[in-house]
Amino acid sequence: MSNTDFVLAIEDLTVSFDGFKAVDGLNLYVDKNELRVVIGPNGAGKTTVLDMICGKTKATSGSIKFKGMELTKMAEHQIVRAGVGRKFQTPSIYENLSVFENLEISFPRGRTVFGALMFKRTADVDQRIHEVADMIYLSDLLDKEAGLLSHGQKQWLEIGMLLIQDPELLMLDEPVAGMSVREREQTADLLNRICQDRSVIVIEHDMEFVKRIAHKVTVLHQGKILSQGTMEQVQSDERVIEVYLGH
Ligand SMILES: Nc1ncnc2c1ncn2[C@@H]1O[C@H](COP(=O)(O)OP(=O)(O)OP(=O)(O)O)[C@@H](O)[C@H]1O
Repeated sequence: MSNTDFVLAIEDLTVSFDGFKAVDGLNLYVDKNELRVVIGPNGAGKTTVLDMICGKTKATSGSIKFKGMELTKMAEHQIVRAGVGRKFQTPSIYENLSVFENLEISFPRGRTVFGALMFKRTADVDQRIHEVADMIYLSDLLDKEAGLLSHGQKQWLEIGMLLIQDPELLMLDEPVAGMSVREREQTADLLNRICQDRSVIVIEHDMEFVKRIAHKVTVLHQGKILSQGTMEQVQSDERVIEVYLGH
């Protein structure tokens, strides 16, 4: 199989910070419609890998191919336009705008000059906003000011703001941190639906949640892959228990 058969093919990826290799010769391949979870102890390099995929951190060496495009040579905004969406841990929603307006402003056409509030609302934009709001459990709250949503609902709204851009690869850093048990279950259902038509990479520490969503789990340790496979496989891997799960 050539590496263009994967949505994402990372090969021999390394980044050094003052000589310290936070990611060290990483190879990682993600399939179409795959939901991959990356786990590992603090400082393993998980966030740094996502930072390199979205262009926030430049690789020292190696390759990141997304649908055959070399991302290491592209700027952050070009990577977004190519179809890679990234959600950070803290929600970056517009608190003073309604749920509807937050989704509208994220629609690709309005992305440039803050123009989403000005451009004529077309039926297809409207329909897409309603579809996404339905997916993220906010269809009854479209008129609510985003700042008044619960913590979990804010996280879902931010996922919705990414979905409205229709990325082929969506990356989420600890999406259920601070959520209630019920919100975690709903987020698992949401991610299982999201990956039906795109690939998803999730960094997560909550193993109950990982079990519910992961197609495959990659365990990072000191910038390298320690283990990889199904949740059952990595859970029973002695090395993983020693450095991570046993703690
Ligand atoms: N810009 C940077 N400059 C220097 N060191 C950095 C930089 N970014 C990350 N590091 C270091 O690289 C290592 C990996 O960090 P990273 O945040 O990727 O780990 P992580 O696996 O996401 O951990 P956590 O679970 O705590 O979020 C850490 O030792 C961190 O201090």
